[in-house]
Amino acid sequence: MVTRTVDLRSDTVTKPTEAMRAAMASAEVDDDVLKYDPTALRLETEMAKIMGKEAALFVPSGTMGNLISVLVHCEIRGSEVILGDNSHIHIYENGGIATIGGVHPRTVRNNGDGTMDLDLIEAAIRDPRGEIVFPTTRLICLENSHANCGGRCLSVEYTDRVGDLAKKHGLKLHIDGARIFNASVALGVPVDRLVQAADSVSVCLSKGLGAPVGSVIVGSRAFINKARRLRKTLGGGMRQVGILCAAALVAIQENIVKLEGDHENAKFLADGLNKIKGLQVESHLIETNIIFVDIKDSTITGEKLSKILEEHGILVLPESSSRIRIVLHHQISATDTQYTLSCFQVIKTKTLTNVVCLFKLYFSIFELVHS
Ligand SMILES: Cc1ncc(COP(=O)(O)O)c(C=O)c1O
Ligand SMILES: C[C@@H](O)[C@H](N)C(=O)O
Repeated sequence: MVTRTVDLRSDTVTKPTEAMRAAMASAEVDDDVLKYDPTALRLETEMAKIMGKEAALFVPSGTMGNLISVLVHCEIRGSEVILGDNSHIHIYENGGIATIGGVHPRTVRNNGDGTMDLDLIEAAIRDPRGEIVFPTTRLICLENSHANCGGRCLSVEYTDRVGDLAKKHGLKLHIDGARIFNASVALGVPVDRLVQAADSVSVCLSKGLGAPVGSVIVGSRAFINKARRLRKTLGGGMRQVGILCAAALVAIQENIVKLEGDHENAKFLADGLNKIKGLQVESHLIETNIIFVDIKDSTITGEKLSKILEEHGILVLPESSSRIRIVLHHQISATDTQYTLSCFQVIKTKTLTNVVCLFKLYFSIFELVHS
């Protein structure tokens, strides 16, 4: 019987803390569509200040934050956005920019570190002389940190150079900043400096910051005014949203400082997993809270490994038949991380047939020692 759960599926799985629940219960609220919810206004003011932008807008999800941002920048029919072929916007958002927004995606290969080569970005920009046949490039999107590239961080120098390229061609720059605070902490660069070159950023409150719901878009006042209207069009205008924003304000106060610990836990776990025969982790490349574990042992698949781990309370997501993903967050302790590593070690040192009884033995000893 599992008495301990170590949930490493994602940093989206965190549960609101007692402080967040208390703040939600006592939140001052009003109608946010009418722009009267005081707690939403407080969060938006706070986030605009932190991110160094003129204004901010609370939205229900990161997907909607990216969708609204792209659609505002590309509001003219026939627009095209340049984005990474391994980016969240391109892969995990149901193609919303095209299916809902009519914006044409033009992908550029993501390098392993989450960047796109500047010369390839520039080559992807449509030549205005071909406007009779070409879509019109209006936007470049970056993702920082980059989820599918293992949480790698885009440097401020690289971001500034993409910003300069965008300006040179009269384009806008949007950053999918679902984990921008992870990048800021890992790089040691203040978050407002890291996104200085961007015209808009979508910041997830519900990832490493640990809020139960929501994201915030930041940008110019004119941009946010358009974003607010589009949010309503998409059904994202909510009424007493201060209940959610109150939790987000607690998350900002309490959890940014914990991100470094998440990264340390990720590094510890990655180093340990990489020492296990049959597993391969590029532990030297771990910068934030995401770990991809490649399985080199053909006797076990990603699905099988995640199933065995799940039977003992460790939740991970299989990425493919030979890869699993592990994501650290503030509700995973160093002890949880050590326990997780031990379980992997037990699985990999024994054949699968007798691992279950070993696990039970190990599990009860672990509980005894740690109770
Ligand atoms: C990099 C990135 N961008 C955007 C999103 C979308 O956020 P949400 O799940 O809140 O729609 C995610 C998902 O968690 C993400 O990992
Ligand atoms: C799966 C993906 O959409 C989500 N953003 C995550 O990282 O868990």
